[in-house]
Amino acid sequence: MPPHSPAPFPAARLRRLRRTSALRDLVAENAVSAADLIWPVFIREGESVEEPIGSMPGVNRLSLDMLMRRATEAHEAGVGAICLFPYTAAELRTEDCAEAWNPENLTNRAIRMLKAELPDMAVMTDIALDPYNINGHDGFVEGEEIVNDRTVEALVRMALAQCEAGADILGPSDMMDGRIGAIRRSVEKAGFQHVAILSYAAKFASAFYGPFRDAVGASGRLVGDKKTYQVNPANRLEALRCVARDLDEGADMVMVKPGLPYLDICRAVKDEFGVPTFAYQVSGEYAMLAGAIERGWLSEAVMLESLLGFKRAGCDGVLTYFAPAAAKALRG
Ligand SMILES: NCC(=O)CCC(=O)O
Repeated sequence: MPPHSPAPFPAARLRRLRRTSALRDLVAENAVSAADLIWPVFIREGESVEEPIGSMPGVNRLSLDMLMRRATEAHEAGVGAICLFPYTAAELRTEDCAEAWNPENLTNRAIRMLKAELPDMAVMTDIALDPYNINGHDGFVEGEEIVNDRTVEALVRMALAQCEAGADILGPSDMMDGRIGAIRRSVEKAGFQHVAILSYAAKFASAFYGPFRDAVGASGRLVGDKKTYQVNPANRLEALRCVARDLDEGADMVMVKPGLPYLDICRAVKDEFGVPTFAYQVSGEYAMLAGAIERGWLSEAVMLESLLGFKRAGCDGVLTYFAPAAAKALRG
């Protein structure tokens, strides 16, 4: 709907409704709430460990006991969902990526602990082979190629192990073709009809993922780049085709990733499909804002302002490393 054009001055004075905070709140078109946020968390082995990540000020790799403590605090502050990313030990990164579907891997143990102790918090997982792959790719590598169909079979095994552990939301982030359909069929057949899929549908081949690769220990390992499977940042229509395809194959929700440089895609997805739409405010976006806040170059207000931008662009929710801090700021 186009905005109504205002009457000529002085009949219309747009500042009237900006005069007090009560008036401004009354006519606010969008709002961020803690319940809109999914908190991505890096987990690692050990006890009582909170290991800082240099390129992400304020973000730590957490051992599972610390994960429980921090997740409980975040949940108490109103964050409704958490998404797990493992830092896998070097000896468990192999060419066959078998650790990815080990029922006892770090992620699956974390899911069980979270669901036992914080049953009301939704637990989301990541489905891709990169944390377990010797070469940092999301799929199996044969010669120069990241092979599709054999990778999809492995992703299905990974998804089933996560369902067994109690995951609420599966997050296929690999960008292989046909993975949503394959995962949906297998998960249904195995009796996990209730498990939702939040597809990383429009995932762009972005340089904004740099700090994440430090966080999961993949930076030095990645051989080449991910341009043969992630979307070219130049392409809007291709991103919409990816979303349409994933919805047809059984995704319940879709994601645009990265977030801030791709708000046009968020808006297009919401307008075109009207489905639950999420954006991932990725590690590089976080690093820019958190780094500038840390140095005093920007005020902390940019955190909520950036999240509000996603809501204005049509997103229902946001994956953000700011989730616990934002939830606390929203409480005032
Ligand atoms: N599959 C998860 C990611 O690639 C995360 C990106 C980021 O935060 O940079």
